[in-house]
Amino acid sequence: MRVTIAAIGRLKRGPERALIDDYLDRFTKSGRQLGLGPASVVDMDARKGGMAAEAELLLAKIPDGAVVVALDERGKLLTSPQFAETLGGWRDAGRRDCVCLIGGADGLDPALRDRADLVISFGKMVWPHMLARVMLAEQLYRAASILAGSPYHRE
Ligand SMILES: C[S@@+](CC[C@H](N)C(=O)[O-])C[C@H]1O[C@@H](n2cnc3c(N)ncnc32)[C@H](O)[C@@H]1O
Repeated sequence: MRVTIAAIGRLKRGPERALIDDYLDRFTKSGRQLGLGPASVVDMDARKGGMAAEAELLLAKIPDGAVVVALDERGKLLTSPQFAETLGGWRDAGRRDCVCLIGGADGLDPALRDRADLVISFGKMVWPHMLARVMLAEQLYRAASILAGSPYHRE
């Protein structure tokens, strides 16, 4: 199952991007034997029209039949093993694509949250989009490690 992080806001070269690239690379490598990956990021410029205009850009990145995960502080709090199990379940159900949506300064349009198969929260605090991306990339790698039974994740 391919995983795409679709995010509003361009991320220039820097420490956050280096971390994201590293975690997604690790996810892609560990995911190979698990039927997960590759993982990639598509980012796009914020739109003057705000959330609704940005929703159009994000919707265009969702292939037919893809699982949609929205990141939002009002979403569901999952443990890392629960996230891993959820990804594994979609893979086992034969889903070919998973697209994870990260909003811009105004957040994600409510229509996208409604469209999502799962809305995930990284806590009630609001994080800047670049940190939300880093956390998601790390959790994807952690999920692959959990599914592979590797010792990266310890409880
Ligand atoms: C700067 S935040 C959006 C701002 C916020 N919704 C608001 O209205 O002020 C940018 C994006 O990062 C992600 N994000 C930020 N905090 C998050 C959290 N606690 N859990 C999950 N995603 C988060 C969401 O995708 C959000 O749309």
